[in-house]
This record gives sequence, C-alpha cells and structure tokens, in this order.
Amino acid sequence: MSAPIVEVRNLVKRYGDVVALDHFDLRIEPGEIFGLLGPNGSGKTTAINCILQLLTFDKGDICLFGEPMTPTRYDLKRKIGVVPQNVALFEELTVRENIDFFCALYVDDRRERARLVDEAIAFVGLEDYVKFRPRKLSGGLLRRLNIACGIAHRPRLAFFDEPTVAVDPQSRNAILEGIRRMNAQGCTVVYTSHYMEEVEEICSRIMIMDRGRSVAVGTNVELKALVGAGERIIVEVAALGDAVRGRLASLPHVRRVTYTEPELVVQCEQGGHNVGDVLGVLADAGCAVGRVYAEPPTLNDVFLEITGKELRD
Ligand SMILES: Nc1ncnc2c1ncn2[C@@H]1O[C@H](COP(=O)(O)OP(=O)(O)OP(=O)(O)O)[C@@H](O)[C@H]1O
Repeated sequence: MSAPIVEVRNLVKRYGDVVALDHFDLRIEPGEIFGLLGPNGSGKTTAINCILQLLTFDKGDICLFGEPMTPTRYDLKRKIGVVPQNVALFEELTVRENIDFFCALYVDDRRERARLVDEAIAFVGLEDYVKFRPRKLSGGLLRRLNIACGIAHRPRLAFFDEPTVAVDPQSRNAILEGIRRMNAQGCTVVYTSHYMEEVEEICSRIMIMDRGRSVAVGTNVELKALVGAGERIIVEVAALGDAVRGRLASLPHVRRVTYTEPELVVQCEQGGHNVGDVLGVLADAGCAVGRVYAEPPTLNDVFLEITGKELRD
C-alpha cells in the first residue's frame, strides 16, 4: 500500500485559551477528493494552515507525500497548490499577470510557464478576461482567478478552502467541475466547506469536524449508515390529533414526529416500509392527506445525531 499523501497525528493548536485543534488526526490517500465539513469555527482553516506550515502549532506530527513537513520543505511545497478562503490577488496586475506571478514562484522557465498559465486560464474559463484587472471582475470570476493562481503550477495535492462562498451558480458549477477534472488528472484534493450538499456531491470521503476534532469520517454512505439515519417523510394533513401522532411515533423505525399544521414530519431510521406504514396509520385514522414526499438523509442529520447541533446554526 502506498503512503498516505497527508498524515496528521495528534495536532494541537491553541490561540490563547481557545483550543482550535484538539488532538486532531487526519489521513488522506492519493487520488481522493477529501472533504473537511464543519460549522464556522470548527477548525478547518486552522487545520489546513498548520498542515501547510503557515501557522505554528503546539503539538503534533505532519507528513506530506510520506515525508515530514517543515516550513522549509520547499521541495514538498512545490507539489502543493493552495486556494485560500480569502481572495489574494494583486490589483495592479491583469488576470494573466496575476496567474503568471504565482506560477513563477514554482516554475522558472518562461516558455513552460506561458504554457501552464494558458492551461490555467482555460481550466477556469477566464479566456475572455485575461487583460482585465481584478476590480473589473465579479465575485465568481475573482474566485476562479484565485483558483487559477493556486493551481497553475500543476500541483499533485491541492487545498481548496471554501472556494464557492458567495459565488453565482454558474461559477460554482465551473469551480466544482474544475476540481473534478484536476482530480481525474491525478491531483489529490482537500476541500473544506460548511455546505454539506457540495461535499456530498464531489468528495470521495468526508471528515465531519466540530470544535477542533474529527467527529466522524467515511464516505457519504458510510457516514449516514453510521448513525442509522433514514429518510424524512413529509405529509400535508389537516388537524392531526395527538392520538394519531402517538401511533405514528410508536411505529418501528420512527425516531421523531413533529407537526406544525398542515405539515407532518416523520424522521425515520434506515430500513422498513416507512412511507407505507405512515400513510397506513393516517388512512386508518380517516385523515385527508395532501402532498406526500420523502427526503433522503443528509449529512446534517449525521452531524445532529453525533453532536446534538445543526450543522448550520
Ligand atoms: N487568529 C486567530 N486568533 C484567535 N482565534 C482564532 C484565530 N483564528 C481562528 N481562531 C479560532 O479558532 C477556532 C477555529 O477557527 P477556524 O477559522 O480554523 O475554523 P473554520 O472551521 O475554518 O471556520 P470558518 O469556516 O469560519 O473559517 C475558532 O474558535 C476561531 O475563533
């Protein structure tokens, strides 16, 4: 088995009294799109900055590409791309010049660099904007430029820290598609977000973080199986009495029943014929039922189950 591309053991980072990372462990294999999912302040950015040695930390070991990472391991840093949360660009340089500047930190050869910069521009779809300065770009285009600057040198490992915050849907899709393509071309990706839908959509494995710790790690399917969360059944029904609600709550596989007229929500565990059972109880009670639909479990259900809190407060 090949060495993990990222291995973090027992990482502790404090800011004064705040414990931002609390004995944090992480292992990412080559070829993954690995998601770090957690609410604001759970420690995602701190974890990335420690891994990259941009921050000092109190304790812990970090290996990248199977080798110990230190602030002066420029040979390892060359193989890494970073797309930070805050857009960091030079206002006086054009789109093309910005990308060239960042690429030049790693690639000396001008001709090689010109080719890589062209590829990066095409990769994020900024061909029509190469002569623009950043202030002329929309938020979504700025994010795309930020990405091009981070990945033009063709890293083998790339960190994307919340790259889709405040972008339009078109740029969001372009960003996610670009990440998938990079990954298909052999780049391992670490992707942080507090948007569970995005993480579910593109990540091969996901770590759920809370208060500087990993609370669960696995594929999307594994995480949902871990807590046994099943679908949520939503039924429009008028004037539902307590007795019927009690019968619904005592059905096998039913965890929680809530009713705010006219919406009945039945949270189930995995398995069983839940929709049929719920509708059976309502039919027996003579309830007139309107719209019925079921939503599959989400990573928010997993987070709620483990931490007792919503992922998005
Ligand atoms: N420079 C700093 N000084 C003091 N405390 C900090 C600093 N940076 C982060 N923290 C604290 O460390 C904890 C982790 O923050 P971090 O930014 O890593 O979380 P995050 O999951 O990346 O959140 P976000 O999505 O908001 O960036 C939080 O409690 C935060 O307030």
